Amino acid sequence: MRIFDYEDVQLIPNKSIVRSRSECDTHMAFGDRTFKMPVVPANMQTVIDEELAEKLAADGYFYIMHRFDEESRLPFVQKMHEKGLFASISVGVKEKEYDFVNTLAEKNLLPEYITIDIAHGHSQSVIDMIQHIKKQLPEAFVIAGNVATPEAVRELENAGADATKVGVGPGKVCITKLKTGFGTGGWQLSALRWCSKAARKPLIADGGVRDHGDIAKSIRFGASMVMIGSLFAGHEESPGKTIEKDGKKYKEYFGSASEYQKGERKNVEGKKILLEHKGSIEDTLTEMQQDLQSSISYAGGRDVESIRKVDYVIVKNSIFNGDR
Ligand SMILES: NC(=O)C1=CN([C@@H]2O[C@H](COP(=O)(O)OP(=O)(O)OC[C@H]3O[C@@H](n4cnc5c(N)ncnc54)[C@H](OP(=O)(O)O)[C@@H]3O)[C@@H](O)[C@H]2O)C=CC1
Ligand SMILES: Nc1nc2c(ncn2[C@@H]2O[C@H](COP(=O)(O)O)[C@@H](O)[C@H]2O)c(=O)[nH]1
Repeated sequence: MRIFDYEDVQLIPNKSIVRSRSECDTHMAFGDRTFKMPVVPANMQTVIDEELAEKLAADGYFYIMHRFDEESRLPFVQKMHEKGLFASISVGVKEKEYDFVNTLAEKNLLPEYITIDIAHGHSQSVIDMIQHIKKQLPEAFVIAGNVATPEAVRELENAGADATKVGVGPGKVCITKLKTGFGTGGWQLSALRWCSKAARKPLIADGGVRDHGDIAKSIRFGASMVMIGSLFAGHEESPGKTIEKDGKKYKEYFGSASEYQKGERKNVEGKKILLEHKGSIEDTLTEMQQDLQSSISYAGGRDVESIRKVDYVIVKNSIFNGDR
């Protein structure tokens, strides 16, 4: 297997078939719906909250609410449906999560998307939860993760997952690779490519995206959706705490397996960092969409699918030409 990551790859342009990048369509179907872009903010407490989830859904973007405010999940589903918006929530795999899924079914509250969000998704506990959700809420689109291998993708798909999420350890606030020695950190893009050989259902590339061009690269190597934390965490709308230091504004961004999330130092696999305040998330989404339109035009197409077959070169660590 060839090993490479985002910074090691450049996609090769094809002749453009559009007169303007504005002709390029960035929409992506995922489940029963089509979204403005194949991009979703990470389901982390410093990346998304209910207010932002509502805004994203209303504006045509995919979102996944995090699972760390357990009690608010049921009223959240209710609220989103009352407003005519889709509900997309996360669950874990502990015993009480089975009760939560049962309660949703009893109350006839059907989230359109449910993400099973644990660190080591290639596990019997995730397979059991997929099967439980599919039994209780058969209409829900189930995303399961996170995984790192084609075997894992195959097993979760066979258990009933509608999509799998690939990426163990490439995240900006992740310390899994340092603490455990395991993961896809440093080779996330080739791990995605490897997994895509086995996948028969959509893949979400999760973690390690540092530049907007990495979205096109994720699509090229098999993703249908790209989950992004650090690029979204530093905005005005981001729920992380705003900090002022030497007259400059920053936003806190911490890992879901950090002590700041867990409230204790047990099995810590995440850290906290400060990100420079980036203004409004709307501006970033607009720029991201324009950059993806440009990617599509370089691919020689009119839609996201046209990126999937472009040629590429591996240029180890050289795409920044010494700029960073
Ligand atoms: N994408 C990534 O690379 C990573 C993401 N995370 C994020 O951190 C959050 C917390 O994750 P997680 O700790 O899994 O969630 P939980 O603390 O909810 O743990 C889920 C369950 O899985 C068990 N578990 C956790 N890790 C392992 C493992 N390596 N092998 C077997 N069982 C395990 C836990 O038991 P016990 O705690 O007793 O072991 C618990 O029963 C999630 O949001 C996750 O996405 C965390 C690390 C890596
Ligand atoms: N190993 C850990 N990974 C984590 C933790 N919290 C979140 N994550 C993963 O990171 C991505 C976001 O990555 P980014 O590079 O875009 O910032 C997120 O979706 C999770 O999969 C953690 O504590 N440890």
